[in-house]
Amino acid sequence: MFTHSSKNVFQVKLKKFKQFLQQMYGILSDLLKKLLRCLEIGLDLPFGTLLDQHTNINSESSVTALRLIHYPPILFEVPENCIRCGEHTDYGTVTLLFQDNIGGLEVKNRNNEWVQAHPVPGAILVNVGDMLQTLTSGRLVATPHRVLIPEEERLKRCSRKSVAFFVNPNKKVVLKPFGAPEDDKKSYKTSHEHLHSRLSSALILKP
Ligand SMILES: O=C(O)CCC(=O)C(=O)O
Ligand SMILES: [Fe+2]
Repeated sequence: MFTHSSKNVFQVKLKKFKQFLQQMYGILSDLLKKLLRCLEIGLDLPFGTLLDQHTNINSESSVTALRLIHYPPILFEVPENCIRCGEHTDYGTVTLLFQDNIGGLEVKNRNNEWVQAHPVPGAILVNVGDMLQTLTSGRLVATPHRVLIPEEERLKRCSRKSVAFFVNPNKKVVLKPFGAPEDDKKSYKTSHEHLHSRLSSALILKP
């Protein structure tokens, strides 16, 4: 996983790879700014509402991450109902996802039906995450998704690769829905608290 603070991951031998990922991270953060601006327009939010919550994207304190995901080939019989990645929603604002041509990704629509998200060459799939759902009071719904094992034997024996750019607001952003009254006394989680609690329950972090 590549983040702005992932100094320890890259040793000298991987210098070119690191440079490539840094460049990709930079291009994606520029694209993200445009996407956030489009969301502001679509949601009729004042200029900068979302952009201002993501100002740390290129700093050491950012918790946005570019993750390179590898699903190994399936070379043996697997039990029925075995899947590559179980149903979940992503935790942040949005995820920009690149997938190869193996397939298997499914998203759940509002009728609770699974729909195949076929790989489209050159396309980036955008998933809404939990925090954007909270901030927009559910106008944008976090997309449940999962990854299945292909049925076709030939595809099963191939590894699957995807790249996910998990976008999170600055750590200190309070997840108070847009338009909530100024004097609202409710206590809202910060972006950092939400991320920490989701990662802890997914057992990625120790409490
Ligand atoms: O590999 C994929 O296509 C999706 C991965 C995913 O949903 C995730 O890592 O959160
Ligand atoms: Fe996901």
